[in-house]
Amino acid sequence: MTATPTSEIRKGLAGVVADTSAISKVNPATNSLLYRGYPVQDLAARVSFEEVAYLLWHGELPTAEQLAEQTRAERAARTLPDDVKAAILELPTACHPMDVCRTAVSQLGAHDPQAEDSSVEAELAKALRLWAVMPSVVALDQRRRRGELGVEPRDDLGYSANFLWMAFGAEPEPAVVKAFEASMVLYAEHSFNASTFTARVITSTLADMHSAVTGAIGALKGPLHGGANEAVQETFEEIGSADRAVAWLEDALASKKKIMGFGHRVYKNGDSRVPTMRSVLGDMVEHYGEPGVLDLYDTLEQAMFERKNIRPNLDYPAGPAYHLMGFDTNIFTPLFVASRMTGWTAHVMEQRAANALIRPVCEYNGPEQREVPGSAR
Ligand SMILES: CC(=O)SCCNC(=O)CCNC(=O)[C@H](O)C(C)(C)COP(=O)(O)OP(=O)(O)OC[C@H]1O[C@@H](n2cnc3c(N)ncnc32)[C@H](O)[C@@H]1OP(=O)(O)O
Ligand SMILES: O=C([O-])CC(=O)C(=O)O
Repeated sequence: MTATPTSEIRKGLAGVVADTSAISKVNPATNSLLYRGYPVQDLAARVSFEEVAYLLWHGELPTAEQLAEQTRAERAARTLPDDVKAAILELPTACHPMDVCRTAVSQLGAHDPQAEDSSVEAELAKALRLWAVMPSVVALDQRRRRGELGVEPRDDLGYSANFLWMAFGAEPEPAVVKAFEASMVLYAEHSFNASTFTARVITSTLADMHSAVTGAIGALKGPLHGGANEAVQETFEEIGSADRAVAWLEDALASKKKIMGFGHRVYKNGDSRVPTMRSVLGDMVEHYGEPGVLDLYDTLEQAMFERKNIRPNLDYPAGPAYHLMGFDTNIFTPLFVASRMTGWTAHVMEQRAANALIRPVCEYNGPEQREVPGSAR
């Protein structure tokens, strides 16, 4: 028997204001996104991902000295400890690369001498180390799956150029670095999304930063969240070309399929980041001479809008852009991890600074109290 709820149930916590945050502002009314007050599209156009990381953690863009100090620390922390590297190489290649990220972060926590130190200085240092080392995890994983040897980081390259260098073992082209860098900026932070909220829930128990990030990676893996960028690429490969998009969509909608890369819990009239990432995809299409990708992109977007009035989210342009850059599809969500590491860790610090245990209540709808069968022992 199902009891009638006596209080309002907000399934999925939709529309629930759970706390305040000064890190980013998502405004669905204006389709805008601010990081610490700065429009994300302007940050993507004018500053580096390293500057955005600093901004998210400290609240202000860095001075030249502050950036130089952070850069020095980041470049010094890019290399994986030998046993974490060895553990990655031993994981089955049948597992998803997100499992590798999750396992690596958990293991890095066990190695971190400051793991249990939650002072502001230690938390900032751990955030920086986690962010700095993620390209080594993701690139090594892609390479081992391709049967290639790992590539050591280069400390003469910025974050994005080094990431591409480690992933592909070749000097990255400036146009590709620029596109990848923009994607890192756009993916960095998005308020109380499911993975960030997971990190805050874990932090609220006063657990350590690595535990919070490990949980966040698990939450990001699902196709309703970060996993959608991979699913978009799979959709594009299944459809094949623009002339097949409308028929494919009609079939998919008739069988009640969710179309990956479309829709959003907060934005109902378009994701603030899509125009910038669509332009980045356009640059990659031109760079690699693959106009068919954009034809398919635009045709599916238009058809989805006409049939469902639903617009794309950031994962829709990001998936095919990462494909054109040469990443394997199952590495796309780990790329999101590397970027969102900045936002997650900023939220961990914000949660800890004004903590309250996150513990909602539910309306019980199971059986009423009843007797346990059998006689007393
Ligand atoms: C970076 C990111 O994490 S962005 C999100 C990435 N995720 C995806 O792209 C997965 C595909 N999208 C979705 O599943 C959803 O739009 C979500 C999970 C992102 C948001 O979901 P919610 O806010 O819970 O909206 P909900 O799922 O209730 O959708 C409302 C209506 O729109 C429909 N709808 C929403 N998104 C889609 C979609 N992608 N394809 C088809 N229908 C959709 C739903 O079926 C529902 O229709 P109904 O009212 O007739 O039942
Ligand atoms: O905000 C959300 O629910 C999902 C999202 O777009 C993100 O995390 O970037």
